[in-house]
Amino acid sequence: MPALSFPPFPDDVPTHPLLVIDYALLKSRDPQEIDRLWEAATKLGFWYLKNHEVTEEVSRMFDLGAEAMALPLEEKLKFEQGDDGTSAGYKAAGANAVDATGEKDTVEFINVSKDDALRWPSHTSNRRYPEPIERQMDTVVRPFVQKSLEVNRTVLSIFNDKLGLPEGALLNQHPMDEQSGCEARIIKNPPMPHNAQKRAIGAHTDFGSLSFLHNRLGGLQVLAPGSDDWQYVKPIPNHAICNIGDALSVFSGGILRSNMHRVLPPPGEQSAYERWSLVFFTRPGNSKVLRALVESSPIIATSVKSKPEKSFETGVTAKEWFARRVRYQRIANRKGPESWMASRGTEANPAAA
Ligand SMILES: O=C(O)CCC(=O)C(=O)O
Ligand SMILES: [Fe+2]
Repeated sequence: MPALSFPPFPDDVPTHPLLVIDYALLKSRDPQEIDRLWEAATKLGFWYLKNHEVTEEVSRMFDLGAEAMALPLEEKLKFEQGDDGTSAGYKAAGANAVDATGEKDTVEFINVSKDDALRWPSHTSNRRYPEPIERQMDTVVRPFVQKSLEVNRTVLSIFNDKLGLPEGALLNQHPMDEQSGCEARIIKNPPMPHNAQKRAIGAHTDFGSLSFLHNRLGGLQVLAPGSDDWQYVKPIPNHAICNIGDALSVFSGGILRSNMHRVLPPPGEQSAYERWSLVFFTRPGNSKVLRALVESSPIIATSVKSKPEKSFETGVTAKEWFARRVRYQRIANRKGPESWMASRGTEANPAAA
């Protein structure tokens, strides 16, 4: 089980404040809270979410993750995600690059597809998962997935209205009954007491629409707009960290910000501890084409016109976008720095897809 007590997050490292958004107020469509969410989502693209009501499910997922990760490496490798751009499954430490030189990442993670979690045992992908995950799919994974979906879909419907889209337009890009890259991810980084700068996950933007992240220890850093310096995001107990990914940035014509972030070992004395994190990623349906929804919203059309240097016509589906990004960050597929470039997202320019 991830350590229940550990040293506090240090107060002498560069830290970026995030707005704290109250999910209870979002649910009741409080106009002021919606304005604060909008500010967070358009300026930085990251915010804390409190009162999300998923705390118990998160804690059970951390326990399950610890049980699954404790299996021998040989066993976990039977469930490896592979090199073809599939995300579901196990990713060993060192399987992904963290930069263009091909330096290796240090995290291992297990991704569970939402479609498998919701339909298990008559799952959709024929993929198998490590035994503890399969055994607790109904009791632990599915409740976490369902509640996370509810939170992210509430946020999507609020963005829909703020973007001036017809009712249901954004949710229609994320149909519940279409297969998608939506997934839960449990991440473990080993203690790194002597290598505080060793990148656990390289700088990236998230591939999908919304990420719902749970951190116990520090290590997550953001590159705030207009800054050249990475700054930590301080974990706050029972507060999720939410962020916008590439797909939502493209759909919105760049109004919603998909911000660069990365993961280092936790700072200060926390570095002597294993770092565990948990994410639920909401991503569009596989067949949805990633492009700005200009015909449906004058607000989005105006934004696209104001950014002539950017292309919001990627020409690819969510499935293709996602597979490309997963595939080219794998060390096994690396030919040179061009492979890293091929794994990039909206920060590089969506037209590069
Ligand atoms: O572990 C974290 O804090 C962030 C993980 C992350 O950025 C990702 O998995 O995309
Ligand atoms: Fe991320």
